[in-house]
Amino acid sequence: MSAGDGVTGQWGGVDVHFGEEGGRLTYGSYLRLAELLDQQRLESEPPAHDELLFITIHQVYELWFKQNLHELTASRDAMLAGELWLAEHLLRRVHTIERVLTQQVDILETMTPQDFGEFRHRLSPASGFQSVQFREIEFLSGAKDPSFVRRFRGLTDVEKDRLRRRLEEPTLWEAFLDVLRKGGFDTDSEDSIRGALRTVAGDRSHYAAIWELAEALLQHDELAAAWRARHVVMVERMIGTKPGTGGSSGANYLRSRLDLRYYPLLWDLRSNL
Ligand code: HEM
Ligand SMILES: N[C@@H](CC(=O)c1ccccc1NC=O)C(=O)O
Repeated sequence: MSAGDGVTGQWGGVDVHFGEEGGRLTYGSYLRLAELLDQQRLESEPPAHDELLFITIHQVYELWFKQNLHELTASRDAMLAGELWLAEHLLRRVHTIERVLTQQVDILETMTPQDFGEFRHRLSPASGFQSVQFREIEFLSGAKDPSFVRRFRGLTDVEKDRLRRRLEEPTLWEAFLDVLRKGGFDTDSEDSIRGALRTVAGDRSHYAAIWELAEALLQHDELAAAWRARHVVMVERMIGTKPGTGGSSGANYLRSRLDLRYYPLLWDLRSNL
């Protein structure tokens, strides 16, 4: 076989030549692996062994954040278009990715505090606090907080624009209220929304699509809370009560974020069922 030949074999008695379609696209060129695999640049000198793991984990997070923003945006738009089955289908994919994101913490915890200490001092003032996509997910999900845009240091204009756009566009919760209105419910006040949710929960056979969508939103909220809880315990294991590289009090600040819920009315509903 000469260089450039595809793999030759038999498939159901037919000769096949994998990798020759058009002769241009390869695994590596399609996935842009040369570029992707060249993005891990260590700050430590001499290189700390565990810094590659630290960078890789964060880059994988950001790739999944990008995917989740893609799915959550489409789910929001499906709700606004009245396609409830699609909105729910996409949210279920988001749940699966969110479970992986929480499990990934296990990999990072194979790094000891001593080994983290070899390069941690080089990271300041950078921190996960500056993850634009993480904040975009929070805003899109329903927890819009313009103060984060002000508190961000070192945002590029493109990043600022992305966050401002997320602050302006409808959230998943607003899209869900639109679903309720199209289902004939009044959503003008918090009390009327509570009433609508109780009616839906009390007659699931009639409001099956809306109920399942509400459950999928609650699951998204619960999985986000599970990540925050997992992250703060890992932080205590890694740096104890030290302040964070981002300038916060560290684990104390993160504990103050544990009660955040995207959909408090869906949680309140539980007390009244
Ligand atoms: C050794 C592992 C880690 C440690 C010790 C750590 C520590 C911290 C600390 C102390 C903060 C508070 C901000 C500050 O630095 O002052 C923070 C925030 C944050 N970290 Fe981490 N982190 C770790 C890994 C990760 C990973 C893998 C991610 C995934 C992207 C992540 C995402 C975030 C996010 C999004 C915030 C902001 C949370 C919020 O404002 O609610 N961190 N982290
Ligand atoms: N904030 C962490 C450092 C850290 O974990 C970090 C540093 C730079 C980029 C992302 C990070 N991940 C999460 O905060 C610390 O205080 O140790």
